[in-house]
Amino acid sequence: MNSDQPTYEDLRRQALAAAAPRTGRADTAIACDRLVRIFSADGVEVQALQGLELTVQRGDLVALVGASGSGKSTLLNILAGLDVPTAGSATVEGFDLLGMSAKDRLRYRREAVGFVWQQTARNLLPFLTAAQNIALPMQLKGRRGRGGAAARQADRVTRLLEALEIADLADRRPAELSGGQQQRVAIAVAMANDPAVLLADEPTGELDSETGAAIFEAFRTVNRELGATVVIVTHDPLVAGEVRRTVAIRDGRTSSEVLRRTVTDEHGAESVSEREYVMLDRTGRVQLPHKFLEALGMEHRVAVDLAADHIEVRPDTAEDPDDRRA
Ligand SMILES: Nc1ncnc2c1ncn2[C@@H]1O[C@H](COP(=O)(O)OP(=O)(O)OP(=O)(O)O)[C@@H](O)[C@H]1O
Repeated sequence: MNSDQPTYEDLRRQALAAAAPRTGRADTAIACDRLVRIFSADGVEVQALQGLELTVQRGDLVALVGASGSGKSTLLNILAGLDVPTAGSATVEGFDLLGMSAKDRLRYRREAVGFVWQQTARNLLPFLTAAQNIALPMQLKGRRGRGGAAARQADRVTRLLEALEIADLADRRPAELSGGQQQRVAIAVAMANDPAVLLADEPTGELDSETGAAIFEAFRTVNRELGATVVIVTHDPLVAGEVRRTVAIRDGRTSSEVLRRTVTDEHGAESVSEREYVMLDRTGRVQLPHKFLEALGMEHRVAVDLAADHIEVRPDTAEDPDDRRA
């Protein structure tokens, strides 16, 4: 038998490795593996997520972008513990989102994740002041009490008001705050129980661009100073352009990523370098950017060649690549 041929044992090992969930590393905050969510409405099935893969490291600040209907909110609702995926695996800070008991789900939503919605009114109770809104999640968690606990709670409210630069608004009710101020309070509410992960669905969607930029800065503060891993769904190109990592979702799958790095040249001048990546799944499939395929008129079949340190993908001209190089 040819020694290059895989044995039955090799194939079995490969198949088992491909079927097993990817084990999360200690520094992984969010790990989604082949996540599927199917909705059925009036006998029609919609596959909102079709095998989505996403890994977010602790301390990361990630923007999720994608066309309307691509599955962003579906993903965020699953990560928030409000919805359960149909298949796949999803782990956030050690919580298994598919296998949690009802009790763990409640604890997860109260303590492990914070959530900021687009609709400013949905984030806050109208009859409570900003400070009372921020204290409420701590009271619901059961930290209300005498002595030390009450003092710690008051300290946390003060710390959050200061971190989000809204200390002077502590006694105002939501109706007495601007949209941007309401979102700052909403971020403080979401961070009240010191969650490891903060999720936000279009948090700047109802704000003008200047206020939106300031709110985005507030998310950065939370990420940097309070140590939260932050995931923001956004249509806002301004936001997507400012984060280190932007993940694009297309047809219920993560399709590409843009990583940005600040580089300093020999004169000390800083510039931002951008690089686009596509996702490689464990069977070796990649989704090439649509604009690249269009530019070169590639469809159906492409020619691939292995070079020393990369793979070449060319339009299928059915000619021998050696001839072309000659
Ligand atoms: N509860 C539901 N019942 C049936 N279909 C749903 C449900 N929620 C979402 N969908 C469908 O799933 C797909 C993904 O929707 P989702 O809201 O996640 O997209 P999105 O990327 O957040 O869009 P947008 O940017 O417009 O908010 C869409 O086709 C949507 O119609």
